[in-house]
Amino acid sequence: MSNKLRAAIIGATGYGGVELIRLLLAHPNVEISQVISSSSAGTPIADGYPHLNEIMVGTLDGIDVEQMKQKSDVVFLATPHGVAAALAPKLVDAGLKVIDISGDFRLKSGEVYEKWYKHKPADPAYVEKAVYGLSEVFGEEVRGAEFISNPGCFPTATLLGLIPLVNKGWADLSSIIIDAKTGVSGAGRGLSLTHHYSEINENFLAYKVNKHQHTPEIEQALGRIAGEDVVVTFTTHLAPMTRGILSTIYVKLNGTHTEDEVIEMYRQYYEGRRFVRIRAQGKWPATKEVWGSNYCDIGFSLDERTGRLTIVSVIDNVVKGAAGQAIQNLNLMMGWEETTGLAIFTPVYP
Ligand SMILES: NC(=O)C1=CN([C@@H]2O[C@H](COP(=O)(O)OP(=O)(O)OC[C@H]3O[C@@H](n4cnc5c(N)ncnc54)[C@H](OP(=O)(O)O)[C@@H]3O)[C@@H](O)[C@H]2O)C=CC1
Ligand SMILES: CC(=O)N[C@@H](CCC(=O)OP(=O)(O)O)C(=O)O
Repeated sequence: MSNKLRAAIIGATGYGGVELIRLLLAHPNVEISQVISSSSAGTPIADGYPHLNEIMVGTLDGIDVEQMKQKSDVVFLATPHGVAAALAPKLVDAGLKVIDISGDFRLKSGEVYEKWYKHKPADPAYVEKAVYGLSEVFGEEVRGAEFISNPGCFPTATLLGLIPLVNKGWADLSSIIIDAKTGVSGAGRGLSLTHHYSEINENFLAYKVNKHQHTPEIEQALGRIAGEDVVVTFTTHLAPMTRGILSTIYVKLNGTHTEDEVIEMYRQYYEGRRFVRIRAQGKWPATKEVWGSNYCDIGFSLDERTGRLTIVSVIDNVVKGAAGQAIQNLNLMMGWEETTGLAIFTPVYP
């Protein structure tokens, strides 16, 4: 019998789920024990994803907590908002390790969750239990945790780009503007008019302006670091590409600091954290430079005329923004090296 950790994926037929399959197939300590679907139980996963033919010969199971308890040790939830709120507590109570990549357990206030997500919030006792898995920042809490709430894709890129500055007290907290762009896969595999080829090809648009559900998540994490309430202006844009997030952050500095000092401070903050790469002066990261990998690359420019720092942070939304970060969290939960099974994914170029 294999002594690998047995992983189940609920929502395996979606983009987050199928990316978990791709990455977990390369993980030396994990075997995929179940791929689970609420709508296609009994059919092979490769029916919907022919690229998995002869690579992943799995048949989809239905959602059955007792069965998961028998067949799996850890469950990834890659389901639409609202599903994990009801399901994750049952999995936690069954003694399973749980990693939720939806937004259901990220916000500590049920009222704030309901306002931004328009869903009924999860039981507060379980929201309290869920550890926010931004591991480069809150890694000590992630180590050994049993229940992880994986950060959102935009918050991952944005927070990794901002937190060292806020932590150091160098950011004027009243001045933060975040201008973020995403590829279409961020919206999942479901069909919609906005994501229809002829609507998004040769197009570029802002959406959910001042209404994006990731706004309170960014504010909550920055508030924890700053020790005071922080509000931000956050605008999301849809770009005609499949994968990638590029978050451009504008912030005024407190005090006088040079660009070199900023870069050195970020390098120290992320020292030893393999997946965050700080660019040298004048070197801007692009989404293609992290495509298919778990890296977050960050570049800077300080405008001495305005006293404003521009930070550009890029990730692959499906990897570092979802499945890759979830596996990084699993590694820390299990006491493994955080790069296990992930470092082999060099960005795909061109
Ligand atoms: N795509 C991305 O870049 C990112 C996504 N996320 C989050 O991850 C989650 C999944 O996103 P994504 O994979 O893109 O979405 P998809 O729409 O591609 O997939 C979601 C899957 O959930 C399953 N599902 C739908 N309804 C239910 C239900 N009632 N109960 C159980 N399962 C259900 C569906 O599979 P089936 O019908 O087979 O059950 C579907 O394939 C979302 O919460 C999303 O916000 C987070 C970060 C980044
Ligand atoms: C293109 C697109 O629509 N992207 C989604 C990204 C949200 C997402 O992926 O979900 P989480 O909230 O779980 O991170 C959006 O902007 O709502």
